[in-house]
Amino acid sequence: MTAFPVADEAATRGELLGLVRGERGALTVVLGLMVAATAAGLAGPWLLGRIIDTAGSPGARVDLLAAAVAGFAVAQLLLVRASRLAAHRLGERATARLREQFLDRVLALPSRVVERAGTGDLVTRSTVDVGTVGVALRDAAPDLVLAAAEALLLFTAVFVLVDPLLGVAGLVTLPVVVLGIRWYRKRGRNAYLAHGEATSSVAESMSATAEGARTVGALGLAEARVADSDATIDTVYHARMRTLALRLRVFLSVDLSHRVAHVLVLAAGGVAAFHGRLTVGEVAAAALYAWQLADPLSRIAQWLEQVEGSAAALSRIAGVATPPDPTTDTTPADDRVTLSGVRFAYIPGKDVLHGIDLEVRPGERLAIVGPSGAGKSTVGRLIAGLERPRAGRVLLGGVPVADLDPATRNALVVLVSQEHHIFRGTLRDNLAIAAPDADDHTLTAALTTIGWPTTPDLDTPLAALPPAHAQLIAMTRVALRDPHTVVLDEATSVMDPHSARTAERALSAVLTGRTVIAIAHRLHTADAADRVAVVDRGRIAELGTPAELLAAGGSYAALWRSWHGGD
Ligand SMILES: Nc1ncnc2c1ncn2[C@@H]1O[C@H](COP(=O)(O)OP(=O)(O)OP(=O)(O)O)[C@@H](O)[C@H]1O
Repeated sequence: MTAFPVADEAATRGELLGLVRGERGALTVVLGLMVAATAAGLAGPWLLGRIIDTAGSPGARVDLLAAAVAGFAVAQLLLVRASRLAAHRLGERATARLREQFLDRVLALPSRVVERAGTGDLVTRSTVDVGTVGVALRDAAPDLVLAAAEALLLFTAVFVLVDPLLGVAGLVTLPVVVLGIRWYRKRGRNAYLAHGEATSSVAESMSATAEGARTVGALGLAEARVADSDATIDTVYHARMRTLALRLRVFLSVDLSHRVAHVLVLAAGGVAAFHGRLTVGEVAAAALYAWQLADPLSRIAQWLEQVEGSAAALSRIAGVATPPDPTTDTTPADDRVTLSGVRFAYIPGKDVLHGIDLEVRPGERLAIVGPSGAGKSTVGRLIAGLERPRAGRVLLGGVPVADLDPATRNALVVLVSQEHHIFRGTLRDNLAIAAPDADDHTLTAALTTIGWPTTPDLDTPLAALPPAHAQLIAMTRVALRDPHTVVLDEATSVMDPHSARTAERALSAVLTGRTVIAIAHRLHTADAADRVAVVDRGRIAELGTPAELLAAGGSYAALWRSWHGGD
């Protein structure tokens, strides 16, 4: 199962209409050029028929007719090229808009949704699926319209320019084509959705292996990861085979129908010519039209796959949407953090917090300690407004923190974890994320305060940075954002001692004067706190100053003793 759902057919149609809306003028130009190109193409066979019938008669201007045939052929070529160019531009514009819309949609997702979804599915939808829809908009859709118009006009030409009887002969097999296409479309959606889901699983498996490379190496999981990837690749292979099998059948029905129709037109034309109802030239023109049908029909069959695949891709793109979290306009009254009766579950029915009550005073340093899996990080995420409690309230200055709109919330409370993402770009770009309006002077001053080891050069391009530098950038971002509360998910535990010291200094510079809620994995973080909360199995087991808790001789005292032995 991939992480995000797929939109139903009605929502997908709405998405498509949204993409082409506003392009009515360009669409009219494209369609006009296509119809003109097709009409120019139809004149050729009719004129050739005239040449055949009049070539022997005295005074016939075969040369003029031949010149007209050539003229129409050139005109058709130019019109086809012009219509394709216009259609490509239209398709590219729509694809660019789709990309932008998708990015906006991903950015609007609550971070908890993105985190839980994993990256593979989102990346596949934003690259493979958007690309598939792009090809359909740019190439398949215009050519499909062109091919359908050509096929329609070819039949009309046989009816109008040659003989209705031959037209009927050419249409005898049409129901087989229509039924074949309907059969294909009925099965296509599910087959292509399954293919898209399988492709996402491959990306999911690969990205999990890459992201967890250290764990894979440390625990010798290479074989298991390879087996996992093999399984997902196998699923893609079978899903692809299914779509190819469907396509093969629709190709067969279209090709066979066309061949049979062509033979029927020739046979009926032969009989009509034999009885003198039609001239040889008329039969030749009809046969040429019927022969010409092969091209649009095979293009329709070929593009059908693209259209079906991209309809499924568009459903997957439209599926990446979550109703936005409700927000409030109420401004927090003060900087107080209050949790009352907080219960929380990642998986419905499985609470990991069972009624947390806690009040953090402005400017206080609170350390949260406890065994692994007790719920410490979850408390931190709730305070930072990244999760909503299932029951109870998490308030910032009297307002539910998760209801604050993200920009307001991020200016008041920031969660600093061990993962600091450095984006491609310069040092300036990476800091501007936190303070888009800050000038160079402000950025440089913030870096200096934080203890940037050299004179900061904001134009330095950043790629992979050692953890200590990434940490300094993260701290500078916090300083620039200037929140009153920082939730610290033990930010220096993965570093070597020297880097950790640099990071510690940066941390203490940035934390001065703020409320700090530190999820502590080390003794001195807890020791230096004003108060310590011990979380155990989703409850606050102890709460007090470090000295009080030590004196009480409870679980903090036991933890302190074990830390003291090993810190
Ligand atoms: N995204 C998630 N989906 C499902 N369960 C989760 C998720 N994140 C955490 N949990 C579960 O919630 C419980 C509390 O996790 P949490 O990370 O808050 O504990 P912790 O005390 O911070 O642990 P640690 O010290 O190991 O980081 C654990 O049982 C954990 O397995």
